[in-house]
Amino acid sequence: MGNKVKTGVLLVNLGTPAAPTAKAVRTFLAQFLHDRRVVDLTRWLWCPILHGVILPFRSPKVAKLYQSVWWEEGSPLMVVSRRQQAALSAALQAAGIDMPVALGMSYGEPSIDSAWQELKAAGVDRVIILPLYPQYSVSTTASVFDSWARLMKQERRLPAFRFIRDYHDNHGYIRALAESVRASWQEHGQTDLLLLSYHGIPKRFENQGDPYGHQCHRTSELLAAELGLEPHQWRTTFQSRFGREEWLQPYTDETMAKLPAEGIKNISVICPAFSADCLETLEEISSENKAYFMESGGETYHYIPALNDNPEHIRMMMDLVCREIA
Ligand SMILES: C=CC1=C(C)c2cc3[nH]c(cc4nc(cc5[nH]c(cc1n2)c(C)c5CCC(=O)O)C(CCC(=O)O)=C4C)c(C)c3C=C
Ligand SMILES: [Fe+2]
Ligand SMILES: [Fe+2]
Repeated sequence: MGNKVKTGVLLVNLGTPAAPTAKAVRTFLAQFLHDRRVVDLTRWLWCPILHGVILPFRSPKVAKLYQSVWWEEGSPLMVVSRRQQAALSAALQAAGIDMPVALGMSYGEPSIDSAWQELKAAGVDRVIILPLYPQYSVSTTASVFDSWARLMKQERRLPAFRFIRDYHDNHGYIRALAESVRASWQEHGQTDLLLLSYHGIPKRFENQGDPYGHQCHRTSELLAAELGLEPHQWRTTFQSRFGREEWLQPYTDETMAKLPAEGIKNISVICPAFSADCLETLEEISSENKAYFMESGGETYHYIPALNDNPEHIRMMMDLVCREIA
């Protein structure tokens, strides 16, 4: 028997504050918003705005929003990510595959560094990096790659590695989304419209070559086809604008306020770019945007949860990982 290379999985997501307090949110935002992949303005211009305005004023405001969605066990994004890690690890084990699974976050704890140290301590010499962003964006996926490359600069012996860039059109992903939609319709009845709301990015990023928007539209088309929807039964929008420049359009909040006047009063909303529920789904979509819709004359509004640790989602992760070692 030859020496068998030990493979490990590095699951990555964005990260979240350690506590729903202004101080912890400030620490998180400071790290996040200093990333040049996220905000690419020249530092002469950006640092005074960030330190003088955004961190002091946004942190206490956003901390209140985090308080409104915080769970007993912690920040939803962290709790769900830990569950995903445990479920993927158990699924691999049940299939007789010896592959440790570590969790690293781009910002805050556990860091990507700590996740790599865990894998290294387990004897891993080949890493499959799975950023849990179905659609590639420079602001998310490329930033994960930067962190990995920075880490590898400190290593003399590099592990072999595979980087899963995106899975926006993966059939297991589309099927898992379709299952969630069907489950919601079964519980509440089918609505006039399925709104697919994705986290936005600045339009400028797309002009500079970021394929994110195109991948979002592709995911929507595939999901609509899987569900057999007619064009008037679904729509794609973009949420979570930040700053003053134009972001990908149409905007979710503006669409919500307009739909009832078009005669669309019953909607289901799904957020396919979020692999785990978080502030942007539980507060912005389930609460803030629901209010825009209802105040404008909407009647029923159902948020369809993220794929989180659904067995279908975990199976999809397992397929993505196993494809890399086949
Ligand atoms: C500053 C610009 C931002 C870009 C570009 C951006 C892209 C982007 N983000 C996600 C996923 C998530 N974002 C989340 C929170 C969040 N995002 C921004 C800003 C940008 N995001 C901020 C400032 C925040 C923090 C909250 C706030 O201050 O409003 C989260 C939730 C984290 C949580 O703790 O729950 C996720 C997830 C994607 C997928 C994306 C581009 C494709
Ligand atoms: Fe700074
Ligand atoms: Fe974001």
